[in-house]
Amino acid sequence: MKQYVLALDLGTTSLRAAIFDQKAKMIGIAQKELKQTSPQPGWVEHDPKVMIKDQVEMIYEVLKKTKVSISDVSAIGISNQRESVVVWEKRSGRPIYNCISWQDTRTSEICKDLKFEEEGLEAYVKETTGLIVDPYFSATKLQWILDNVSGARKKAENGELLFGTIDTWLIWNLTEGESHITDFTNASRTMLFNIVELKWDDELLEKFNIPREMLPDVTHSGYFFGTAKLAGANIQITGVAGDQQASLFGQGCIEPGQAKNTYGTGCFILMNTGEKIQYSKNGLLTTIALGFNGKIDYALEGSVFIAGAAVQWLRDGLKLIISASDTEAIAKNANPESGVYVVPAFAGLGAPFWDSYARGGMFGLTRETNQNDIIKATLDSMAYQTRDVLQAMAADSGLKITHLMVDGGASANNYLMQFQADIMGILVERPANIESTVTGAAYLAGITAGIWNIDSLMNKRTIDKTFKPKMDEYTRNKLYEGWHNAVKRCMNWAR
Ligand SMILES: Nc1ncnc2c1ncn2[C@@H]1O[C@H](COP(=O)(O)OP(=O)(O)O)[C@@H](O)[C@H]1O
Ligand SMILES: O=P(O)(O)OC[C@H](O)CO
Repeated sequence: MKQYVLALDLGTTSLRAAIFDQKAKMIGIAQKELKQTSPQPGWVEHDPKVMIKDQVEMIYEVLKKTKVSISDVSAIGISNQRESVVVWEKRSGRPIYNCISWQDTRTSEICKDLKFEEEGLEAYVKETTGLIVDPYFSATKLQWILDNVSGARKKAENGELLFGTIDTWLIWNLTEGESHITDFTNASRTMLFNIVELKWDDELLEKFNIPREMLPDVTHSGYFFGTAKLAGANIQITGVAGDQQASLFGQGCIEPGQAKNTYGTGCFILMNTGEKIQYSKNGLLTTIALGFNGKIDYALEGSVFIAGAAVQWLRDGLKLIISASDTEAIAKNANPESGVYVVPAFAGLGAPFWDSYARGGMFGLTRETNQNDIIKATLDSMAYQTRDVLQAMAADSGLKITHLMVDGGASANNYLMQFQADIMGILVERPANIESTVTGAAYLAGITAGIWNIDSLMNKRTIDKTFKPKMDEYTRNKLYEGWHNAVKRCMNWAR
């Protein structure tokens, strides 16, 4: 019997299924865009049933593409967009509300009031969860559903409802309701999980008024999560991690000080800090990097909410481009001295500013400004936001970051990667396989299922291209100063 591993990534913009062969080589991938809706400004939702239907469709598509039979798949690994919330009925499996996305800011006021009214809450949240009080995380989204969907709270208290982040929702569906479970990395993004004691935090459950009965079990990222039932086959799910932690692992960042940036819908920069919990003084999050092989590794994280999503806005909103990849040639040919800045604070600003009332803006426009300048400035904004986070990371960790590993859809953009190296003054390394998220999920599942061992996998990483900084220091600093002037003007806009 052949031993293939199926890895799933239920992301924000798109979902994927990939097959890895016995040598841990990805032999095929199927991908589909995931629809989002915005019923009101600042609200972002997905249809949870469509998420499952499309994910399963991609599983069958990749099996067909690679001509792998489902009975030859030995293990499944799952990675997923984090923080997003689904609540469903235990008996029927019917979601009682749409999936509220991590990008959704409807609970900004709840967070603002909590910070104001509950003295010591922010410090307590930081100490126990490593997070800051922000609508980004699951807690207030779950609270909102319980308070706004008719009859929800009562049903939850009666044990009739289940809560899950997207991994949990997917596992529950794949196992036909047998497993209600999550892993440490996903739990660490809910603002309800104590990352020191590794358990749901009773005090926070009380503060956010969340019934304990609706929460999933929590375990290591390499574990037996349940048996998926697909086309008559029973396949064990043996690896689960939030997408950013999966890509940290897939990039081989298993030693303290190693950092990666994933340029997807947002940018997520994570640095492994080993078994030591390091709290940030500079607006970063402390999170669980991985629970694996019996130990917990922690990470510092800078979450940037809008990155590749701004390129989608150029395509779908402004209709300036036909495809995301068009931006590379356009930016290369645009005027490097246009002085135009785009701050894509469409969903507020994440790390290191944490301002859910910030909104986007364009600055430095003149009569000469053309659409190419706007396209270039949109790409540049991803690099500036990454520098903001890396600077905070260096200050927090005391480590000098000399190079950054990159992955995710927008890391394919050579203009962006060169500008990234230039604006930070460090090396940017892009691996040959930029599908680090599914790779990380596959590695977790394959190692746990006993198909591969960690040492041989970590040696497999090959670099496609290293981008070296070419910009002089004066230009770098001048451009970066302009970025900060622009950011300042966007902050607190929607309050
Ligand atoms: N060549 C490119 N240049 C710039 N942005 C790109 C490019 N290719 C894809 N993107 C952007 O990257 C994002 C898709 O990356 P992906 O890693 O699939 O995201 P996610 O995991 O968040 O669904 C989209 O927002 C898209 O606009
Ligand atoms: O779907 P992605 O890849 O943009 O990742 C979303 C993050 O997990 C949100 O924290």
